[in-house]
Amino acid sequence: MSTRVSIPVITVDGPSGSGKGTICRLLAQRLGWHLLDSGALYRLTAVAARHHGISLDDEESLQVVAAHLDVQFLAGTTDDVKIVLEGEEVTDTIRTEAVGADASVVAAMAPVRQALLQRQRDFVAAPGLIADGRDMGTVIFPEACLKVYLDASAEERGSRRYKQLISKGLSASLEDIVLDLKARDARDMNRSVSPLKPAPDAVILDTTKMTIEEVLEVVLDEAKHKGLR
Ligand SMILES: Nc1ncnc2c1ncn2[C@@H]1O[C@H](COP(=O)(O)OP(=O)(O)OP(=O)(O)O)[C@@H](O)[C@H]1O
Ligand SMILES: Nc1ccn([C@H]2C[C@H](O)[C@@H](COP(=O)(O)O)O2)c(=O)n1
Repeated sequence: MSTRVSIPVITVDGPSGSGKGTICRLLAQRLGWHLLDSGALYRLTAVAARHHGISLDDEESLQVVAAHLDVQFLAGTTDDVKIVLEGEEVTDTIRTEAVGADASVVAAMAPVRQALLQRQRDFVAAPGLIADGRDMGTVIFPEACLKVYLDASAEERGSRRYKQLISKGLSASLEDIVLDLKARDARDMNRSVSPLKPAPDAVILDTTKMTIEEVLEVVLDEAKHKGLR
């Protein structure tokens, strides 16, 4: 494995809406580390496939799309990364619920995951990496210094997503969101390759009744115990 072991990695895995992205961005800001949003790579693969008229059951073509993703993450702050796919800005496009559902389908394919594996490991850079995903602690960075698994009830995650969409001026049905989250959980947890699950050495946090600040403090404390800050 070609992970650069001397550079520290903190992995944050968990189901959709558990707060991974939020906590990872805050951690990256507080520690001054780099950030890998691995879900974006699966979302980009799904969007690129749609652009090229490739069906989401065509594993062979999807593997080629994933292996040759022409993507740039144009960094501003960790809160303000512009994503450009094949020359077109897709920062907002890839965040829709429809693209999330497509991403969950392509992410279940072993050849797609294999095609994205080294690209994810290449994000490791000094002084450290915060890696957000589903298999960061189990498959991509098994030697990470700290592994966190965030969880929350489907109802709480649905309510968070609902508020997020409403705040963006989008219409949404809470009931549909919870149903969609449960379907996505089932796909992500029951697939045969790299299923979503906590690494055996992960710190598991049920954030259902925790604020973002409380979650961040617990994770920063864990990092402190590991001598990472
Ligand atoms: N502990 C929390 N309490 C309340 N709201 C939260 C908490 N954590 C995150 N949120 C909010 O929930 C929404 C979803 O969070 P976020 O996008 O970080 O989840 P995620 O796990 O990265 O989801 P996905 O995997 O689908 O990208 C955001 O609006 C965020 O502000
Ligand atoms: N390491 C990862 C990251 C993401 N996925 C899948 C799971 C989701 O259904 C989809 C989109 O992820 P999100 O942006 O919502 O975090 O991609 C995965 O299988 N492995």
